[in-house]
Amino acid sequence: MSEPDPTTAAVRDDFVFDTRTDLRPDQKAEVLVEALPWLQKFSGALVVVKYGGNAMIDDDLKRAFAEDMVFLRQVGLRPVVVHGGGPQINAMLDRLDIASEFRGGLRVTTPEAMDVVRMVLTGQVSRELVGLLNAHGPHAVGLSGEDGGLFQARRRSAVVDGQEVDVGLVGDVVHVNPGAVLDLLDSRRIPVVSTVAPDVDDPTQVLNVNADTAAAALAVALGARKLIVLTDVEGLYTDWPDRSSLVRRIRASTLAELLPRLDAGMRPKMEACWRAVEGGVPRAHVIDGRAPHSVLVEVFTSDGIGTMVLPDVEPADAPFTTPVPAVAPRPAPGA
Ligand SMILES: Nc1ncnc2c1ncn2[C@@H]1O[C@H](COP(=O)(O)OP(=O)(O)O)[C@@H](O)[C@H]1O
Ligand SMILES: CC(=O)N[C@@H](CCC(=O)OP(=O)(O)O)C(=O)O
Repeated sequence: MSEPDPTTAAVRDDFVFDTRTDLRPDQKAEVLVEALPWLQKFSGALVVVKYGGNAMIDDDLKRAFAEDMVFLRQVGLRPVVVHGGGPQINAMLDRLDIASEFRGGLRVTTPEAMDVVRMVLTGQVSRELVGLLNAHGPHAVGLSGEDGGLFQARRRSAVVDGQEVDVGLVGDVVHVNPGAVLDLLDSRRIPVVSTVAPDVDDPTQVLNVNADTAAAALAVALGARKLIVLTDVEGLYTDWPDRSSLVRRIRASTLAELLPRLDAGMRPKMEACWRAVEGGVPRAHVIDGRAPHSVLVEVFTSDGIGTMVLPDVEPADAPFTTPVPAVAPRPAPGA
């Protein structure tokens, strides 16, 4: 045995104590045991994860995200990743000196900008993500809405101050053919989806689709058990930026009432969660991608993390009722 690193380990007799975390062995065991009912409940579950925001810029968070996806797959879930890339598209448009603006949360997409969107999403962001996942084994395969006829989109406008505004080559997914994704899942791959899609009215044209809304459409079409949307904030605040208004759980009808009052950044995410739940996805979550391994915390702990959207009425045969925790819930800090 090599000499222990004095900064990370303390030696007593023949034991090596890991001092890198402040968890005692019994606390580590508690974390693992807490995961047991959730591992059982979600065995085989298809989970769509929308990856974007800050978690996609920081290298450590990127690696942690890749570990989470491989972890999910390894313990028998079927993760499908849908990625964004707004900041990366902005950077490339800047480099190429192409002007770009957002109207009502959507990028005004000229034909010139569309070429850049497609190139960055499919040729840069997807490649990097597939590479990070495949550092753990040959798991991930990238595809876009153009591959295998996955998505068809229709041009849409934005609404700004109650007025319809033309945003160019921007679409909403109107049809999903999930065969290509299901084939990959059947061969135990992790599909990584970029959200450019052919125009249903002119299939030679591709459209730029907001990744949150595309993830919701895909989650519905796949009959996913969960949609998880990563972002750069703790969750939904009903009264942004009042930090005391963070919502842990919200029913679909309550969210529908709130949607028109939300700011442009949060609205597509919450609308995506609402659409997913209305479309039969039992749970949709907005979670903080700045917290390392937030997906694992969401899926495998009793308290979860972020904001959870639930249907107004649970189906009678709901496979997602809360399992009896294997350990008693931990008391709140300070309780
Ligand atoms: N009601 C709200 N709850 C939470 N965040 C909000 C709210 N309204 C506006 N925001 C802002 O929206 C941002 C998330 O949107 P955006 O930056 O588009 O995310 P992403 O880059 O993850 O796609 C948050 O960082 C926050 O600043
Ligand atoms: C129409 C529209 O706005 N499309 C987005 C697509 C990428 C995306 O949604 O990325 P994030 O999830 O990182 O925001 C864009 O061009 O930025």
